[in-house]
Amino acid sequence: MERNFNNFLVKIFCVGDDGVGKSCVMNSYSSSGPLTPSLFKGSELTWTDYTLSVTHNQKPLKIRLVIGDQNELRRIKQIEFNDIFLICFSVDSKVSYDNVEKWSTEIKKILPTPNILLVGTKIDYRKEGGEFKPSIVTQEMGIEKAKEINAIKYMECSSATYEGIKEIFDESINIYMTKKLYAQDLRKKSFLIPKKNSNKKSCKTQ
Ligand SMILES: Nc1nc2c(ncn2[C@@H]2O[C@H](COP(=O)(O)OP(=O)(O)OP(=O)(O)O)[C@@H](O)[C@H]2O)c(=O)[nH]1
Repeated sequence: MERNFNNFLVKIFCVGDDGVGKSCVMNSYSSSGPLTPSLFKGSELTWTDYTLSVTHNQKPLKIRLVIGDQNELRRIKQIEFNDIFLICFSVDSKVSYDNVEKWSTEIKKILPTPNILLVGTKIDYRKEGGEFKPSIVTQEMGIEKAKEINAIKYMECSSATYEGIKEIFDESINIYMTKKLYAQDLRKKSFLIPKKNSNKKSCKTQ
């Protein structure tokens, strides 16, 4: 039977330290390209909760993008097991990298086994002058941190160049879909299994 994907709402929560580029990541994705100079400077980054329609593998879907802190997460009442959490740090900020664990702990207070993608932002900084900055967080460090916090994956991006942005959201949608469809199939199967209790009851009454 054809599934109705129009009813699917992929919720993606984006958290991380101030200034790591959360709004830019979300805006870059929702505008399908590198940010224009005005958006990039942050002057028009106004929304924190936004729903958009996308096509994924030829299926229409709705995505709700939420940017915020732990208060924002608590405000959203219906957090579900298949929602996606992007924990962002900036690759030019060791402090934001060190704070990833704090964000992971906050999320786990709300949902014990969340779907986390760890996202290293602003990777265009790495290529500045063709040289690595000494304080920069490397890809290996990102992978290591993702393992430490039990994230599904470590991914990197730049809102300045759009590099890696679409991939992060494609991956988020894939994780959501896999979990949602699996849960739906399990529910269907459970209807097909005869209940043991009902058998016992009929024996007693005979
Ligand atoms: N070079 C570079 N700078 C970026 C990138 N993304 C964001 N920035 C810069 O970082 C600043 C902060 O980005 P925001 O998206 O506002 O960061 P935020 O995490 O939403 O910040 P808060 O709203 O304070 O939580 C922006 O004004 C941009 O100038 C990027 O990919 N590359």
